[in-house]
Amino acid sequence: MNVNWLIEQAIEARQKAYVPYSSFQVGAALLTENDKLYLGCNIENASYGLTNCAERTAIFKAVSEGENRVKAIAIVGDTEGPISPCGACRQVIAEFSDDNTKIILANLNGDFVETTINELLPGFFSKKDLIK
Ligand SMILES: O=c1ccn([C@H]2C[C@H](O)[C@@H](CO)O2)c(=O)[nH]1
Ligand SMILES: [Zn+2]
Repeated sequence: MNVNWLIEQAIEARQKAYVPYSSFQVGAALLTENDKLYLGCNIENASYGLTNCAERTAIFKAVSEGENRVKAIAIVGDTEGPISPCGACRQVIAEFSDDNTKIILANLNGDFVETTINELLPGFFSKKDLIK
């Protein structure tokens, strides 16, 4: 898996962002365990709270096609440092990730970090917490 290639895919996906309210475009590119690629952008709404972030768009596209294990996901925005995903997205990423999932946070200046879900959301709620 080539990190720079996945970031490039996320930058392409970002062009599709629907952002009439914030004008802040975000793109995501996700590679599944079967090496299928899914792209996502943020999609805003006049009812602001209904906005769907780019990374959740990509994940929901993959899951809706039967691909629910993430090998790697790159997220890109025009931020000073690498973008920082919101709490809701961290929890959604957690659902479909494992310790080996590469989470790549990037910006348009070539800065990026590779991290894990445990770093992004320590102690996240998961399936195992539902077992009685
Ligand atoms: O990781 C992030 C951070 C923000 N946004 C979107 C949500 C909203 O449309 C805009 C401003 O918060 O950026 C994402 O899509 N992903
Ligand atoms: Zn989010």
